[in-house]
Amino acid sequence: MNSRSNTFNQQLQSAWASQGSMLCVGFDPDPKRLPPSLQGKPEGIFEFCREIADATADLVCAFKPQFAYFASQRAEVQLERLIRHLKDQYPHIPVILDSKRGDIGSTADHYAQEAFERYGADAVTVNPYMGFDTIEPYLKHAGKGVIVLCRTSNPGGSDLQFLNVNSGEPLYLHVAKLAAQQWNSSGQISLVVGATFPEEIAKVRAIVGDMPLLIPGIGAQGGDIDATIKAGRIPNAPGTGMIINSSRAILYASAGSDFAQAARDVAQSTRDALRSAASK
Ligand SMILES: O=c1ccn([C@@H]2O[C@H](COP(=O)(O)O)[C@@H](O)[C@H]2O)c(=O)[nH]1
Repeated sequence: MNSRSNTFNQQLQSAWASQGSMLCVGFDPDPKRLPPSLQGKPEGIFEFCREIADATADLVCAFKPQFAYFASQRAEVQLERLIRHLKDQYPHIPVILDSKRGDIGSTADHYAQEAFERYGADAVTVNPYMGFDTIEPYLKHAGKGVIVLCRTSNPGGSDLQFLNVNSGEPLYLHVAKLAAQQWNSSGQISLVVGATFPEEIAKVRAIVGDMPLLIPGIGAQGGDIDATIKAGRIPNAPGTGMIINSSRAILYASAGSDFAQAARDVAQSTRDALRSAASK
């Protein structure tokens, strides 16, 4: 990282302002759902994601490829190519690699190299379950974003994240405090909080101040946009503070040859709904 203006947080601040959007388009390319013209093609996954990226780039504050969808298809080289395309064509839009890594420090060193050096991502999602020494290797990559799972969007997240620790405080709030205080001396940390749990978004926001929140769960998972924005907003800074992801609802808006235009239409209406909620 050469200058502070290139940090993930700076990129995000610029993208919120210049794009006027808190929408993040997620790339979860399921081979069974690609349009017929791309199914079975050697670079079909890359072509699908590239067309959607090109159709939506003016509508987003971030892109988020989900690692498993590429790795399961032996398509890591297509992921590298996609991120290179995003960085070349849209250098002002940060790229979050969603790989939810978590392992002992010596291994985490390699996961960090994978995300930031091999793939060239600006930020990566990580699992805090194994503690701070497993997060530190990512923080050694100055300026890169480290996005820690806090209150995930899935129903089963409550199995552990709602367990009471520290005199009745739920685990996810304990994670929010660690992330905002002890762990964040370099300012690189953000949190994942699901749109499916707006009450919890509000509790996390109250703890973490203006820390960016990655919020998946609108669209296919049914999270409510108005409730999400109300819960996650930063007072006096509307239109900032949240990276609100939608993947399947945008990617698979049409199963036909018009998939990129259909993706754009859904991305635009989602961006507009986020904007309108933020202006209330
Ligand atoms: O708590 C979490 C953390 C990550 N995700 C990821 O976000 C997208 C959501 O996809 P949709 O199609 O918009 O539901 C996906 O890549 C998940 O792995 C999440 O959903 N919840």
